[in-house]
Amino acid sequence: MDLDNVLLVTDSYKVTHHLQYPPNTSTVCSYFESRGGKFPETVFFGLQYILKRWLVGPVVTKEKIQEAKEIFKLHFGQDLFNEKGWNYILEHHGGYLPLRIKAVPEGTVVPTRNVLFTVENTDPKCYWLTNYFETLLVQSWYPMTVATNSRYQKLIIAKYLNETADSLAGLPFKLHDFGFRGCTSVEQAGIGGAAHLVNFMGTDTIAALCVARKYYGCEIAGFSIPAAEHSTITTWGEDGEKDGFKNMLNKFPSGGVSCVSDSYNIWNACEKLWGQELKDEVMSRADNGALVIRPDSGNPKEVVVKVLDILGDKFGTTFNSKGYKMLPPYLRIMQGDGISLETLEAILEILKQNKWSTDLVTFGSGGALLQKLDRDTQKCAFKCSYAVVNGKEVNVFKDPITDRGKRSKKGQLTLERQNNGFITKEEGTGDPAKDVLQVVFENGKLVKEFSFSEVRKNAEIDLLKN
Ligand SMILES: O=C1OCCC/C1=C\Nc1ccccc1
Repeated sequence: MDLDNVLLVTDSYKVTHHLQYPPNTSTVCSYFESRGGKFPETVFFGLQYILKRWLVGPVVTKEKIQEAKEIFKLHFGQDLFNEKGWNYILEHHGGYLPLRIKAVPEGTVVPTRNVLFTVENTDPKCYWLTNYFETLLVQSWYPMTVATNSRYQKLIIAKYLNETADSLAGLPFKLHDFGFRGCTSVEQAGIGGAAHLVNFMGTDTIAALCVARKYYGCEIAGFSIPAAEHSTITTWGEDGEKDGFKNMLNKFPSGGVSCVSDSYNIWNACEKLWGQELKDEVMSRADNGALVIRPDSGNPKEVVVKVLDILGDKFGTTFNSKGYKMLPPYLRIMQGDGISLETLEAILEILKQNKWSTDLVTFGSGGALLQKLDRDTQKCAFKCSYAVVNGKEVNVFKDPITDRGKRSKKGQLTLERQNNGFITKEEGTGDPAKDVLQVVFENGKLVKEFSFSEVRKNAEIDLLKN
């Protein structure tokens, strides 16, 4: 089975839906929203990847129709596949999908329960096509939710930098992506890693660089520095940890270099190795790029403060313009264990209470950043809101008595700005001239594309406001 046949990228029940709409249905218009959940706002990101990866171009071919026909015959044990419908697309549209997708610009931050994109068929014969791609389009929940969760961590770090650091200049590098290995696939890591890079510039998830390059025209979306892992230290033997550390300083004499230091005893590593035996080599880095000491175990709240206390005692401290302690420019620490939205604030707060500047610490996050999320985190959903049946407009909706929170929006929708927020206008009451939703996809062509720098600009946090 070819996982590149877009006719197969859907749920089985949708294969039979062309038979289920009312006779003479000519238009089906659906929309995507976050019904809300963990975060009051959602960073819209990732639809462009899905469109370019799966829907743009002459994606319907004779071969794909044939393959789908065979598979669905086997899958259902009967002929249910809409062969005529797909052949119609091939013959009348050259294999380009007769759909129109309007979306809010990528990177825009929108309060939940607002329309984020709409999908409608552009050929009345293809009423059944609109919802065929719900399955694929709703997968945009993932990049959106990663970008949102990442953003809320940026807001927290910005607050503490504002309070305890001379400037916010270090903010873009304060949360580093360690999440590649914790993802379920290289594709997911690329998508989620790119979503994190909407807000930050530090990553070890190389797949994210590839997605940003290929789908958002970004030459290099993220950066990293030479760093040790336990094996490159422990292979020197417990008695050789100092030699392993010394080797890191010698092999990477300028620019940042990170050294995981908890293989045996982080306190001894900071006090005796970095703070005494290698002290001169560390100090000789001066302004040439910092040694980043990385603890990787223990309770982060205790470990971060104690590591800073030991290093402060050994290398001295100064006070910055906000009255918080700083280490010399050649020393920083990275806390890449146990970091999530939930733990970050507590760590920053205890740093502050101990009068340490947030400037000194960079955080790494893995599973919590790219994996510990699901579609329910922001309750992302796709529903039909409008149809034309027998030439009559129908404002379509659901409103289950068993869950009023699942009520869907009605009619033709527009997203409009109001004060400094947004409002979704329903039932065609909106003014198309004010619609923030723009046509991004039409009849198989990507008609509006966003560069990664535009996406980042749209998602920028207002450093003064927060
Ligand atoms: O220590 C570091 O300093 C900054 C550069 C990255 C880095 C560590 N990377 C990493 C990646 C995946 C899992 C664990 C760590």
